[in-house]
Amino acid sequence: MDIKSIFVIALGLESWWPRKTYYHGTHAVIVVMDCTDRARITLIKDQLFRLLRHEDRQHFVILVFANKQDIKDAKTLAEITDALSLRCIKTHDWHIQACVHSPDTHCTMV
Ligand SMILES: Nc1nc2c(ncn2[C@@H]2O[C@H](COP(=O)(O)OP(=O)(O)OP(=O)(O)O)[C@@H](O)[C@H]2O)c(=O)[nH]1
Repeated sequence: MDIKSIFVIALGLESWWPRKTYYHGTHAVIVVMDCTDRARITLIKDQLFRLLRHEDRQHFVILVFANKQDIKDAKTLAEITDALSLRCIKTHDWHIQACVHSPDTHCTMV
């Protein structure tokens, strides 16, 4: 796949969504989850499903980075998969990847 455009979900970004030029032609959506932040999971799920419902965004793939997996009370991959209802997504390919960010390595897959 020739990926030309990636859309990253971050809290607060929804104010940009009405601007069609911002996401037009998006090929991949990356969701970066803070797995220790239980309060925001529902909000992120809502944002993701809002994107999925949008008629202009039919052909992107979804990559969820489950970050902060080194922290003891972080939600596991299975818990994040359930909390985001990823298995309900039948119209788009998706993948969830555990990772840890550190200033030295920037991002380590675990
Ligand atoms: N242990 C650990 N710390 C991390 C990881 N990723 C980020 N941090 C640290 O967590 C702190 C907050 O970083 P983030 O959660 O990315 O910051 P943020 O999303 O802008 O902050 P909030 O919006 O307030 O949650 C920083 O000190 C980061 O270095 C990780 O995978 N593991």
